[in-house]
Amino acid sequence: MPLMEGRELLQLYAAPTGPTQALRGVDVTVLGGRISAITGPSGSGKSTLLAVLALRERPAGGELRHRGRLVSGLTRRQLQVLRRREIGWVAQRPTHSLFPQLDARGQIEQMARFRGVRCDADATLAEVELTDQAGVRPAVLSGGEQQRLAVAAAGVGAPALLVADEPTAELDDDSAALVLRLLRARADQGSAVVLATHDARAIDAADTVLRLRHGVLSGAHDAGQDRTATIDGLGRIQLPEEALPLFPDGRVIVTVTDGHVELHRP
Ligand SMILES: Nc1ncnc2c1ncn2[C@@H]1O[C@H](COP(=O)(O)OP(=O)(O)OP(=O)(O)O)[C@@H](O)[C@H]1O
Repeated sequence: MPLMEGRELLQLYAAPTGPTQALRGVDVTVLGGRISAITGPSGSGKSTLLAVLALRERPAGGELRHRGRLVSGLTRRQLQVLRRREIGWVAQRPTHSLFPQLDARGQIEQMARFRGVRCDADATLAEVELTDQAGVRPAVLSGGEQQRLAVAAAGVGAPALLVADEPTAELDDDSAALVLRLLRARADQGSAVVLATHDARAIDAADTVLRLRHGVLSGAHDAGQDRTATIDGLGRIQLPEEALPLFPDGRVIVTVTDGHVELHRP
């Protein structure tokens, strides 16, 4: 069963010119053990979809299920418990998901208490190369260190859902690699990891890529699906679904030239 399943999700925000439709009927399925990247232009609804999936905002319409159970039937208290125990959240500005008064080790320990899990704070900090910063508060850390700490803290105990908004956008390659490695490690432990990102490094690291445009899902594919397809023992290949309308009568002219195969409508 999927961890989260959204059908026809709708989200509206008040704006001076009338309501903005940030999500306009999005279907999405989130599975444990996978990294899903949500991409799309600025304003396309990525952060909104993350907030809805992370149970931080109630959708204005549509159906959202958590482990098959309708989220709209949960009380505020039940939602709060779910968020604390099961959902890791990394805000677009990492300091927004850190406790300002706690040092780096304290962030990890506090998160472990929230989740009711045991966690080796020093080992967790070592995963993102913050061993030397264990006693330092967020305000004193660099932007890259804050981001690495926020991701490490959100991932404590491999929560069922780990959501991060642009977690690598401001990072150099070394820090981005540490963050992506930690996210992969949590996915391998069972977390469903969902990112909003423009960053090719994060998109490459994802198992599934969802593309949003104007609050609508304009495409989704599993990593590599657009690059490789299987040719079976009889030489048959399955075309991607979006190619099928090009050949409405189910017939195709195949030409092989210069190492390329081309398909044309008869
Ligand atoms: N709290 C809010 N109040 C009013 N409008 C909002 C609010 N949050 C988002 N919006 C609007 O909803 C739309 C989608 O915004 P969202 O932040 O989800 O997009 P995004 O794809 O994450 O953009 P970016 O890449 O710039 O972060 C935009 O038109 C935005 O202006």
